[in-house]
Amino acid sequence: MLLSLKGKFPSAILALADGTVFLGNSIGATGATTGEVVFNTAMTGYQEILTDPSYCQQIVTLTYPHIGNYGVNEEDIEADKIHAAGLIIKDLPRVASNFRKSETLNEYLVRGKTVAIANIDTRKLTRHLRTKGAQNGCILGLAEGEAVTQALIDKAVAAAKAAPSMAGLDLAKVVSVKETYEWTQTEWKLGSGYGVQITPRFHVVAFDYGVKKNILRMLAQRGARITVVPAQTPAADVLKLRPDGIFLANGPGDPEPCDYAIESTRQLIETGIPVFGICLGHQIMALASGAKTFKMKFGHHGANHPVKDLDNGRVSITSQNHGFAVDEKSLPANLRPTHVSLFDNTLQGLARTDKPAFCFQGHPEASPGPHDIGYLFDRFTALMQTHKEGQKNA
Ligand SMILES: NC(=O)CC[C@H](N)C(=O)O
Repeated sequence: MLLSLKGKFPSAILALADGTVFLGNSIGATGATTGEVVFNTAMTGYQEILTDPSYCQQIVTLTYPHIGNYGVNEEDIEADKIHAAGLIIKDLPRVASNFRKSETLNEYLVRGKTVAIANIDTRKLTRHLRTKGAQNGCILGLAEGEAVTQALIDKAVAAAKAAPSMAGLDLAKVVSVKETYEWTQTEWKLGSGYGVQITPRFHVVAFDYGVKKNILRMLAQRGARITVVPAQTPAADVLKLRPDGIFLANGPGDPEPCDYAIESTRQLIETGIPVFGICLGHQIMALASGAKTFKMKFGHHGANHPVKDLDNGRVSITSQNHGFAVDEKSLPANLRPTHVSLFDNTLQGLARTDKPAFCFQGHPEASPGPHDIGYLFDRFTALMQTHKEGQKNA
C-alpha cells in the first residue's frame, strides 16, 4: 500500500512492519536504519530530541511540519551524540537562521550518520501510529542517482519486520556510561551560557541509564555535586560514595529486564537515603517497590502533556517521552500515586509512603518543553536537606 508520493524525486523509503510504505526525500546520512517508529508532538527542540538517549533504537517522527528552521548549535545537546535511530519530517526549510546556529540540521544528521526522510505526510503517519500503535519501521535513504524500486521497497518492509520488538529489550546498559564521572555544569543562561557549580551543598549519586544532561544541570543548579555511575553499579558501591541523595535516570528500552537496576534501587530505598527517579528511573523505582509496568499503545512523546498533581490539584504542562508505564492496579500499599496524565489517566508520579523516595514519569528537566514541573527538583533537594539534618542530629 503506497500512502504518499511527494517531492520531485523520491530518494528515500519509510516502511512500517505492517507493510505500509511512504516515499519521500533522503536527508541526513544515506543507508538503512530500523527502530520503533514513534511520534513526538513538540513544536521545537529537535536537537534535544535527537540526542536524548531514551530514543535509542527509536525512529522519531515530528508532527510539527517545519523542522530545521533554526539549525543546530553546540549547546542544546542532551548527550554527546545523536541517539535516535532515525528522523522523519515533513519539511526541511531551505534556510536555517538563529544567533547560536553552528550548522544546519541536514549537516548535523550527516555528521551524526543519522538516516532521515523528509517530504512525507507526517500527519497521515501519525494517525496511522495512533490507530494501530507504535510499530517497527525502516528508513532507506538512497544515494545520489539511485532510484526507488519495488525490490528496495520489499527490502525496507522486510527490514522493518525483522527489527527486534521494544518489549523485553534492556537498552539502559547499552547506552550507559562505562566509567564513573563527576558533573558540575549548571543551567544555561542567556549571555553567559552554562555555569559551574562551585559551592555544592549535597552529593548526589546518579545512575546513568541514558541520562539527559539537563537533569544533571538542574541538580547541579540546586547545589548538588554529582557522581554519575554506570547502570550496573551495585548498591554497596554507591553507598561507599556516601551520597546525600540517589538519582535514577531516564533511559531507553523496557524497564522490566533491568534486573540489576531494580535490585540496587530496592536496596538503596531501604537505607532511607532520598531517592528521585525520572522516566525509566520512575519505572525502575516502581518495579523495585513491587509494582508492574506495561507497554503502552503509542506512548507519550511531546512537550504539551497536561499532568495533574493529586496532592493539590495543580495542572502542569509537561515534557514526555515514554512507551511504557506503571500499572496503577499493581501498586503495593506503600506506593502512593502523586501525579496523573490528563490525556489518558495513566500514572505520572509516585511516592513511597514509608521512605523518602519519589519519582515522575515525564520530564521535569524539559529540554525540550515547559518548565512547569521543575518543582520536583526542589522537592528532592528538600528531602536531602531533611535527611542531612537528621543525620547530624542522630
Ligand atoms: N525517557 C525515558 O526514560 C523512557 C523510559 C522507557 N524507555 C519508556 O519508553 O517508557
